[in-house]
Amino acid sequence: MSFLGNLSLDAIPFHEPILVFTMSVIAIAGLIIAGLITKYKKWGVLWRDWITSVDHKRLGVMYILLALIMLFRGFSDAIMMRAQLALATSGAPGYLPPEHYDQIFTAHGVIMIIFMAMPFMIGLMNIVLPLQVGARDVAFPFLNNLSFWFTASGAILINMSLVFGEFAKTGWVAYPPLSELTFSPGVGVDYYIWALQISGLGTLLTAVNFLVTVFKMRAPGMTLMKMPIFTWACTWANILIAASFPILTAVLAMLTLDRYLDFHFFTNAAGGNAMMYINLFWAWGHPEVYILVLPAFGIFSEIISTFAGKRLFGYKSMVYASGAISILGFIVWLHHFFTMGSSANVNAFFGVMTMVIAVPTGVKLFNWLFTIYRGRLRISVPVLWTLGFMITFTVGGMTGVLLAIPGADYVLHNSLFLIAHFHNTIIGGAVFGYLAGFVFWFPKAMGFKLNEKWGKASFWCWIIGFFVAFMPLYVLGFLGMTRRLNHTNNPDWNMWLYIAAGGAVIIMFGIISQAIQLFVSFRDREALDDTTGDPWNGHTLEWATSSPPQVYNFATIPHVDDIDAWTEAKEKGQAYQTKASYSPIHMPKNTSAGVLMAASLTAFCFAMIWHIWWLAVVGLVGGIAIFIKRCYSNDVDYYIQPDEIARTEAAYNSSGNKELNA
Ligand code: HEA
Ligand code: HEM
Ligand SMILES: [Cu+2]
Repeated sequence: MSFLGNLSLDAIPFHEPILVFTMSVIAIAGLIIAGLITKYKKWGVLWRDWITSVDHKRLGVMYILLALIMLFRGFSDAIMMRAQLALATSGAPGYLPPEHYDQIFTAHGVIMIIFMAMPFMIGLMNIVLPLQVGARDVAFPFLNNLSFWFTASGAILINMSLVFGEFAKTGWVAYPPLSELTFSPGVGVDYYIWALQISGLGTLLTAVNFLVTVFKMRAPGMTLMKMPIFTWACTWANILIAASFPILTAVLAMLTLDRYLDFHFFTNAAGGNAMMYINLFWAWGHPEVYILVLPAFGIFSEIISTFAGKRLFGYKSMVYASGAISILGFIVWLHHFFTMGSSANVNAFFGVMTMVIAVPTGVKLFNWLFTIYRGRLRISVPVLWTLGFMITFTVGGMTGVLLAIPGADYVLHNSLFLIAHFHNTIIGGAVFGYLAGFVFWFPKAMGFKLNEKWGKASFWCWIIGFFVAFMPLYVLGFLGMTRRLNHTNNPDWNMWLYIAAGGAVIIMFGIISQAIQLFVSFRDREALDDTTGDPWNGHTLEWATSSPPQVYNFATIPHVDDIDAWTEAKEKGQAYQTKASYSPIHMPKNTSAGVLMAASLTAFCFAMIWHIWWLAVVGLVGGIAIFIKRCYSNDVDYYIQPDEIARTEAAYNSSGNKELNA
């Protein structure tokens, strides 16, 4: 065993032209960005105001930036797969050899779910939730920063696998025995284990943080049943995270013990059982898909009621429906392995329970329709995403119900029908929701609106591209094509594979439009400036502050008597009032402890992957030491004095919302 464990120059894939190209692009882009930061002397700002920030709004922005970068990475993988399957027909080998292709679909699945969708959702929650409940920050601001860096650590590790070694070839579910050392002797599965483990810890801490925030820090008067609907949706998702992520932590720990210390949790030898893994994985994995989609449902609720100019129809039934989905979501996991030997009765129970979820989901859809009914819906970009979602997600949900019939699932399990089902719900439900929320809350976080024209272009490319790319997969599923194929040899499938590849290209134009939208909006930010803090005539408290809000969010904590607290304040003429005097505001100080601790633990994970034991000890001890030091630090907070608040508020009131005050 050498100084660098198993790591050597051979681990860098110089023989793979595609990877060498990718590495060069990343290196050049990295150098350009570093050069620009140096040229404009922004390193200090970056460190002081962002990397070490404990402000939930800035952390939210960083989460979303991470999600957008990972969307780019995950989509690059996707389009490479679609290109491979369009080229490798009739027995042709295509351009991606199997061992590379297998890493790509695994990385695509993991990146899209864990490092794109989750950070996007958590980013929006960070920006919006504390504002919606009228709080000055989350309950544990330092922990919030730490959670972000744990998530980023996982993303860094998974991207390091591009350069050093390889990624898992097991699919995103990493079932044993394939993921055991015997069948996956390389470092791929180890990257998988440590990237998921550290980011999962970050997610769990976030859920605890936001649950405490919601239960302990709501503005006076805001009872639970007066909480904004997005906050409720996130709260259900956080309950799901708190209940399910520990299962992921445990199952990954067991796989770690199997791989590193020759335990036998999941091998038939010495009394282990692979089904144990499969049960535990889905006991986390199924709730996970509702963790992704429930906050998106909340976003649609906010958007539909805001742009219909009405109160949300059936607020209470929305809250209870989300609760029902959350609870039911915990007793359906077995539908992912109907074909793996359970009795007919067990399958029937899990099948029926799965179908029951269609009921509360249907309640939600009808509530959204009733909210539109007799309202005057303003067709803006967020509304387009919402309408697109309502159509697309219904299709995906229906095919889910079809899969929930065990008999049908025997035919369709692991076929492209399944792949079509879940892209249909994840893209049509979760991703459309986040993109809607992105446009909706962008002005709040950044202070200016996004360009409408490019926003619309992006929406139309995404939705058309989605149907062109994924409807053929339903057909292919019925024609018998299974998932994770590297090449095909059935001429009947060719046409559908070509169409699907075309669809992915249309989605690519959607993503390009989004990049252009960001660019032109930033260029025209003066014209798009949101001076009012309330660009859409919103209902809830996040619109009661400036865009972007001050660090302390609210100079005086509002009192709440209604679900639509901000609508009520506007109607009663209580909005935009400058107070005569303020009390000092207690705020948390920024700290480098989070990023340093995460960096140290990233080194620990990397060392574990490569068996560099001395570095593992240094990384782990370093991480714990930084944490202990932070626990004993008294330099963690400060007060903003009333005169400073008065100055800030007066400046905002005179420049910002002056039209409204007049
Ligand atoms: C956001 C993600 C998301 C969501 C919301 C869902 C929602 C649902 N899913 Fe899906 N699913 C996934 C993501 C998701 N799924 C993923 C990632 C996988 C596979 C992973 C893998 O193997 O790699 C999967 C796999 C999967 C399977 C396993 C299939 C197999 O492996 O062979 C099954 C089987 O029952 C299933 C069922 C359902 C059902 C019934 C719903 C329901 O919640 C849908 C409810 C919604 C509606 C029904 C539409 C709206 C309702 C109405 C308009 C009311 C009227 C309708 C009726 C009365 C029917 N899903
Ligand atoms: C944006 C357009 C997208 C395209 C074109 C696309 C394409 C694909 C393709 C071709 C596969 C492999 C299918 C097979 O096994 O044959 C796949 C798998 C998968 N995708 Fe996507 N995808 C997209 C977006 C997403 C998003 C947004 C998510 C999740 C948030 C996602 C999650 C997954 C998962 C979990 C798998 C399964 C991986 C595995 O088999 O282990 N995809 N996708
Ligand atoms: Cu499921």
